[in-house]
Amino acid sequence: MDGHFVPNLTIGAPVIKSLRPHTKGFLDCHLMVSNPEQWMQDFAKAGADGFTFHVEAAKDSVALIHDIIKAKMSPGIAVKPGTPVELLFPIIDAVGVEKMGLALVMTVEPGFGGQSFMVDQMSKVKALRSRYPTLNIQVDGGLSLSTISAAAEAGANVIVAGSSVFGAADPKSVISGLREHVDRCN
Ligand SMILES: O=C(CO)[C@@H](O)[C@H](O)COP(=O)(O)O
Repeated sequence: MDGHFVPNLTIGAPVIKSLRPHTKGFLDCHLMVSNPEQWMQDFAKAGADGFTFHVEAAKDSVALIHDIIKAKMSPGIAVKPGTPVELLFPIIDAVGVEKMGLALVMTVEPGFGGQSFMVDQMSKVKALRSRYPTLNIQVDGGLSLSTISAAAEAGANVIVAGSSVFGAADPKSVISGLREHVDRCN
């Protein structure tokens, strides 16, 4: 988050660089920023595994995806709640769905954790799932044990969960519960 594309400011590539030696886990970086092209190489050098940018922010999404792949990261493309998902179709088709790491449907207005899940965004997930049976479809915002069914049944299989996990007395059981719903539907 850059305080420009969204009204909040968070971590950048130096934090990824600091984390990298401590985990083999997939560092999935979602850039809620204007001009994502400016930061792509920094994240690659820092050791990011995935680089997801917003279609609303990129100058040329297809070119950026090719550059992300060249930089040895997995490309993701995201839409805000107000953006039609159909905007993604020609981009994914031009790149080839098998080269995409994921498509991300935001289920809150990006910027802050702790907001309510927007169930109306599930029509976008369904449209993506129906067109691309093998694509990883990520959802982000308001995901919890109460909202996961709607997301998983629509076809989402990559779940970003903040408050419901970090605010839980037993985060492990929440993660397992989220995973069970996804596994059941996929
Ligand atoms: O950064 C964002 C939204 O801008 C999300 O990644 C949220 O932080 C997810 O948090 P919860 O909605 O699960 O609390």
